[in-house]
Amino acid sequence: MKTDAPTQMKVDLVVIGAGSAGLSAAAGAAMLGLDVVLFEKGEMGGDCLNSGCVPSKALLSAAKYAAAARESSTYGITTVEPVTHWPSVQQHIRKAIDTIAPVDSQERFEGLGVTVIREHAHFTNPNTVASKSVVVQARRIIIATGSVPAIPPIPGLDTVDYLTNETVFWTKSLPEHLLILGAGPIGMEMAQAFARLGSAVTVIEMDKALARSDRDHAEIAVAALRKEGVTILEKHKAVSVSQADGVFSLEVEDESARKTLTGSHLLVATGRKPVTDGLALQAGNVETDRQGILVTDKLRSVSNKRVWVLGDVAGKGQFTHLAGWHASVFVRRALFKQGSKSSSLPLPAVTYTSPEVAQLALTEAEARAEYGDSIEVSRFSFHENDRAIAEGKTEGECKLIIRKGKLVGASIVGEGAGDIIQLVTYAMSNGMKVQSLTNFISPYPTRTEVVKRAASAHFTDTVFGKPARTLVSLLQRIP
Ligand SMILES: Cc1cc2nc3c(=O)[nH]c(=O)nc-3n(C[C@H](O)[C@H](O)[C@H](O)COP(=O)(O)OP(=O)(O)OC[C@H]3O[C@@H](n4cnc5c(N)ncnc54)[C@H](O)[C@@H]3O)c2cc1C
Ligand SMILES: NC(=O)c1ccc[n+]([C@@H]2O[C@H](COP(=O)([O-])OP(=O)(O)OC[C@H]3O[C@@H](n4cnc5c(N)ncnc54)[C@H](O)[C@@H]3O)[C@@H](O)[C@H]2O)c1
Repeated sequence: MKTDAPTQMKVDLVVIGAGSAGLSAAAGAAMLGLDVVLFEKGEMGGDCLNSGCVPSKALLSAAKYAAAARESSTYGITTVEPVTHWPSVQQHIRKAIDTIAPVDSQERFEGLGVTVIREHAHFTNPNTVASKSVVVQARRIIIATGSVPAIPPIPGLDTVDYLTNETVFWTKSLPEHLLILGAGPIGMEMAQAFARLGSAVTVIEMDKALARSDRDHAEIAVAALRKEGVTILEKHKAVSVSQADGVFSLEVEDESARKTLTGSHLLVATGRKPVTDGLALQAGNVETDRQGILVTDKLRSVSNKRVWVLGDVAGKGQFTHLAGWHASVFVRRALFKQGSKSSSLPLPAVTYTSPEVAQLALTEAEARAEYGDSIEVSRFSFHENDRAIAEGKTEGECKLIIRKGKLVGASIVGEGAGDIIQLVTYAMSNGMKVQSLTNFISPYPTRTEVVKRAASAHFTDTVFGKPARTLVSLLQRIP
C-alpha cells in the first residue's frame, strides 16, 4: 500500500504543545509576523482548560453554593440541607470549559496564521521536528509539553482504578467516600469541593498539607477544611492499595500505627512530572537529567540554543500564570532581544480553598532561612477588617515579609486572598517600597484594605513614636 510522504516545511518557529505556554508563545510570535507551526497531540488548551484550573474552579464554585446554603442560617436565612445533582454540576463544569475553548481553538490559531498539526511531535535532529504527516525545520523550537500526574510506587496502585485530575470531574456518580492521596493544591481543592457537595472525604498526606505555603496560613486552611468535615491525615504514608467489589482499601501508617481506610473512590494527587517521553530529545541534542530537561533561567536548553522550554515542562513551577510569563520571556528575549528571565518577577501561587491561601515569593520561613534576623514581618488580621466582620468571614490575615523597606514576600489567607495578593504582587514586581502600599486611598469597606493596614503597621513606631510626637509638638508652634 502506498503511503503519502510527509510534507516538508521550513518555518521560523515550531511549538510542541498547545497548552497555556505553547498557545501564548505561538499567538505572540504569529501576531509579530513569524511563520509558526504548532503541534498538539490531544485537546487544544492542554491541562488548564481541560483537566486543571478551569474544571477545578468550576467544581469549587458549585461547592461554594452548597456551603453557602448550609451557612445561611448564620445570616438569618433558613434553608434545607442542599442536595447535589451531580450530572448538573458536571454540566456546569462542561459549560465553563466549552465557553473558554474557542479562545484556545484550532480555528482561532489558524485565524492568527498559525499552522496547527493535531499530531504527536518528536525531534529528528537538532533543528527539525516531525509528526506523522509533516517534517518541519525551524529556526527556533519551543518544547511546551506540560506535565502529567506523578504516580507513586505504592504496592497495588497499578492494579486499581484510581482517579487523577483527568478523570475526577467525570465520575459516573458523586463519590460516596473519596480517598485522596496528597494534600497539595489539587488534593486540598478537591477535598473541600467534594466534601461540600456531599461526599465523605479522607486526605492522606505523607508530610504536611499545603507544605509550600506559609505554615501558619496553611494551618488555618487545614483547620477550616477539618471543621467542614474533611478528614486530613498528615504524616501518614500509604503502604498498599487494593480494590474489591467497588471498594478501595488503603493501608496507611504513621509513626505509631497502621490502619486500613476504605472508600468508594481514590484520587491520586501526589504531584506532577514533566512530559518528555516520546520527544526523542537525544536526536534534538536536548540534554536531560532525572528531573527533566536541563533548562537555564532564560528558558533555553543548556545543550541546544535554538530550543526553548516553557511552562510546566521547564520544571520552574506549575501554574498557568507562570506558563504565560514564560511565553512572555520567550517573546521578549527571542523576538525583542530584551533581558527577561523566568525568575525576573516574583511568583504568586494561590490555592482556591475557602479560605484561599495565597503566597507571593518567599514565605516567612524561607525568608528567615535566606536573610536571618534582617527580615521583619508585618501583619493585619481579617478579624479587624470591617468588611470581613460585616460578612461574618473573619478567618485569616495578611503577612508582609520586609527587608530594608522592601518586600521579599507576602502570604495572605482568607476569603478573596488570591485577588487581594495582586496588589502586593504589583508593588513587589515593580520594585516599590513597602511605603508605597500605604500611599493610596483604599476604598472602604473592602477586604483589600488589609494590605494597606499591614503595610501601615510596619511604620507605626516611626509615625507615632517619640521623635514623631516631639516633631509634631514643635510644628504646632507654627501658627
Ligand atoms: C487539577 C489542577 C488544577 C490546577 N489549577 C490551577 C490554577 O488554579 N491556577 C494555575 O495557575 N494553575 C493551575 N494548575 C496548573 C496548570 O494547569 C498548569 O500549570 C498549566 O496547564 C501548564 O501549562 P503548559 O502549557 O505548561 O502545559 P499543558 O497545559 O499540560 O499543555 C501541554 C500540551 O502539550 C501536549 N503535548 C505533550 N507532548 C506532546 C507531543 N510530543 N506532541 C504534541 N503535543 C504534545 C499535551 O497534549 C498538552 O495539551 C492546575 C493543574 C491541575 C492538574
Ligand atoms: N490553585 C492552583 O494554582 C493549583 C491547583 C492545583 C494544582 N496546581 C499545580 O499543580 C501542581 C501539582 O499539584 P499536586 O497537589 O498534585 O502536587 P504537589 O506536589 O503540590 O502536592 C503533592 C502532595 O502529595 C504528597 N505526596 C506525595 N507522595 C505521596 C504519597 N505516596 N502518599 C501521601 N502523600 C504523598 C506530597 O507530600 C505533597 O504534599 C501544584 O504544585 C501546582 O503547581 C495549582
